Amino acid sequence: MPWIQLQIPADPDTADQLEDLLMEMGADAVSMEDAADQPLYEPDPGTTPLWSQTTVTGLFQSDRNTEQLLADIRDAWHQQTQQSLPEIDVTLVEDKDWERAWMDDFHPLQFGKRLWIVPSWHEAPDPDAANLLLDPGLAFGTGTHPTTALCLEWLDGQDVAGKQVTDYGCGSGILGLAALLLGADHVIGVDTDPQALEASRDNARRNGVEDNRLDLYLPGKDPDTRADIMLANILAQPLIGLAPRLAELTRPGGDLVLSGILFNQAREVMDAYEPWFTMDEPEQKEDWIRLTGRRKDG
Ligand SMILES: C[S@@+](CC[C@H](N)C(=O)[O-])C[C@H]1O[C@@H](n2cnc3c(N)ncnc32)[C@H](O)[C@@H]1O
Repeated sequence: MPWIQLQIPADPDTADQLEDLLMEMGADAVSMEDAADQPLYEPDPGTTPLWSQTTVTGLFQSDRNTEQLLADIRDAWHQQTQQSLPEIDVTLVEDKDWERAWMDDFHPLQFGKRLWIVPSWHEAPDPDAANLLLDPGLAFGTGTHPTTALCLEWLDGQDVAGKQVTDYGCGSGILGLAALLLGADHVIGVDTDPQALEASRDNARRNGVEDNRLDLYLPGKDPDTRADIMLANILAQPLIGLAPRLAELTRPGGDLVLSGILFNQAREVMDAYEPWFTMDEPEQKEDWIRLTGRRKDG
């Protein structure tokens, strides 16, 4: 299936904000190319501000209405910044082109003390660490995004030995598989995207994880198993809607870890979860925050 690729020249000071906006607009992947790698972008004479060579790229499913998507992005950007976006370059790209492009930027990354995420085509820098070999394909989750990093850092700091974990919105399987490598007993992964379930299974096998330690489901088909640890890196609005279901799937005393939430959305998400969970103070990385909490009795 081809993808709609949008490339937007960006001001380096607000490029992160533009990346976040594309995620909120439903991009399946977002990346930023640095100024040094590109020819100078020349704005039309007289236009302000003077955009630099930084480019933000977003990848959207090809069944989206491109004109509507562009209009929505422009409106939302104008509302947030009171500025107009420059010309947006639109191309249709094939899966393989996109995979090759971001693979070049994906290197081994360490999270906390014990955990490394290692692209499947790289050597592990520390063979004695918990090394998760990963090939996300088109599923979200390489560890390079702050929302994933916030969850991996939390996991590295926990004693997960013997625990039952749910990874809701599993993408590449990165969070659930990291939990298994750190000693969790069993993981349930759930995702709306069948390609994510496939990528998670492939990554489990790549890491020698036995099939019976990871069960994967589309939402609505997942069992009512209650988790010791509930991980969900999605986005604020779906997380708010999922609060009753995630509460039902977490055992009393169990941990909740939510990510994919922008700083100014934290209060609304906390309010949605507080009927069932005692929530901690948010933890921030760049524009994103992680919420944690413990399931109350009941
Ligand atoms: C931001 S990615 C996170 C992937 C991975 N867990 C990580 O931390 O990098 C969110 C994932 O949630 C899935 N998703 C979106 N809405 C969902 C929903 N309502 N229920 C389950 N999965 C959902 C998407 O398909 C995507 O794979």
